[in-house]
Amino acid sequence: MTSPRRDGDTWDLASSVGATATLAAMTRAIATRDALLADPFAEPLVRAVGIDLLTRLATGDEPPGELVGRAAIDGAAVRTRFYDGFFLDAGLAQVVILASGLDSRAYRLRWPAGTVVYELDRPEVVEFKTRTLAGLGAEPTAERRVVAADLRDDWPTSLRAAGFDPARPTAWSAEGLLGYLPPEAQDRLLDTITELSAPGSRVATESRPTPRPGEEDRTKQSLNRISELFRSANFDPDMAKLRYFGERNEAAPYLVGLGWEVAGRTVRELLAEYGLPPLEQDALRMADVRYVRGTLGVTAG
Ligand SMILES: C[S@@+](CC[C@H](N)C(=O)[O-])C[C@H]1O[C@@H](n2cnc3c(N)ncnc32)[C@H](O)[C@@H]1O
Repeated sequence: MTSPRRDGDTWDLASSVGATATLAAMTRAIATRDALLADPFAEPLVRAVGIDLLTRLATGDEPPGELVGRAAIDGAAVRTRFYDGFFLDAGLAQVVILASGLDSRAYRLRWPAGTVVYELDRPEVVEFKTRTLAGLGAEPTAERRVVAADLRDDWPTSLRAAGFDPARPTAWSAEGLLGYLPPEAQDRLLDTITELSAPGSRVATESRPTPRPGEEDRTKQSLNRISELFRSANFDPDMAKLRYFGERNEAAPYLVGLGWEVAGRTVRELLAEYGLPPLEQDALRMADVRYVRGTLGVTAG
């Protein structure tokens, strides 16, 4: 099979890269049931997407078993708590959540009064979430502005059109996104975030270590094994085909090169910090992923 990824490809929440947003929300629903998180919107959002297996996993009708290992559930808890903490600590009134997927932060965090949260993702994704959460009677906890755009296109124009002001400091997140962008698009994204950032801006993202020789093949094999398990339960995410592999810059040093002061913690460290056990089976080397926060100083940028 040839790669389903190509320039200009599109998706909804049940297909291609969009399904990874539904998978992420499904793990948050399980982590919420396990009291590791409190994301009350994860389960109803997954249910609304309508992929039977993911709905059953999100509601608990299907036990996570082998399909969703402990690493994925604890990993979701760590990741969500890291980004929640990032935004609350940043305390900035202008927030941009890039590739927001089924993230419900604009509806569940206690944002400071006057905060404007821009949520950017493909039109099919942001429109679905807006419609579904409105149908559930959910109210945003900040002023939420939706930006329906593709990060491979001229998204800054769409962001500005929604009211974004580059002269004000911004808290940016790119969560669970970078591997779904071609390497040069990742660099371009970080360049553009920097260009749009006033001094005092903050950014949070993941920084994967450069793979050791042969590691990408092992990652693909692991993703294929996970996809095979899902496939045998009638859902075919074909995860190895959705990511872009090959050489790419590590996000953290790249941000440093752009003038950001960056601090980070590995998943291994964050698990320990949150009192969660170390990852036992970690074929994807998730424990080595670093969640990083950057601050743009007054003289840089
Ligand atoms: C793994 S999901 C993560 C979603 C969300 N950040 C979370 O952590 O739950 C990847 C998200 O990236 C979005 N995405 C990937 N490539 C994109 C692009 N070129 N433009 C806009 N969104 C993109 C997908 O639509 C999807 O919502």
